[in-house]
Amino acid sequence: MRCDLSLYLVTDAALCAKAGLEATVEAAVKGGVTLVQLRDKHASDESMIAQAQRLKALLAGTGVPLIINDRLNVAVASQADGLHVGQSDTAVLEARQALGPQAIIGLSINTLEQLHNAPVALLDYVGLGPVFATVSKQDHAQPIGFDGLATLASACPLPSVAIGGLKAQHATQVRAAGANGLAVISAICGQPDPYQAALAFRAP
Ligand SMILES: Cc1ncc(COP(=O)(O)OP(=O)(O)O)c(N)n1
Ligand SMILES: Cc1nc(C(=O)O)sc1CCOP(=O)(O)O
Ligand SMILES: [Mg+2]
Repeated sequence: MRCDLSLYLVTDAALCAKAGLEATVEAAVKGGVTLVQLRDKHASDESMIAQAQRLKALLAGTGVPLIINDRLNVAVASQADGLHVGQSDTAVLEARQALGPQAIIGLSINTLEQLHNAPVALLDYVGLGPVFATVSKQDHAQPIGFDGLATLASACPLPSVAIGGLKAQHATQVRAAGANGLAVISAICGQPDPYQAALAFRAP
């Protein structure tokens, strides 16, 4: 596997505003986060590129890759390690052609039909969800629950990460459903102690 999906932190600038995005990411990585996605629906491209470059510098030497949400131009300009796209975002083929064979590219999946239509040869992982309803994504799809997660994970030829409303107490059930890891925003971003919040996801 090209990346470790065990504990995937997706950032939220507003939730991290008090402690600071970099301080939150640094603490969370010390606590066990294995992959970081920079997600900001409101920032300009320029400010997101600058933020990505700061995070890249912070993550250098940790072995934790930096993935960019949605914006292929930001991933290219910041020389990030990869891109995560949804069903309505930049096509995976365009992303792969622009970023090259070494880039980590992920795609969101909510249904078996989306999974069957996914260009698996061009992808490194899929995000399966939302498992539960969440306020962190306004327009999220129908929650799939643990049963839906197990159905998708067992049909999935790629490594997968579960997302949506997940907390540390769900880690065992997520792994039992067959996903390789958990992706979270609010369970780490905006928590009083992001280091402890990440530590809580550790497998027993
Ligand atoms: C790991 C992971 N999985 C799913 C998503 C959701 O992507 P998308 O459907 O494009 O929604 P937005 O995040 O762009 O609102 C994700 N970001 N990360
Ligand atoms: C960014 C995102 N994508 C989802 C999907 O189902 O594709 S759910 C989600 C938000 C996850 O945030 P939290 O951990 O706070 O619930
Ligand atoms: Mg998207």
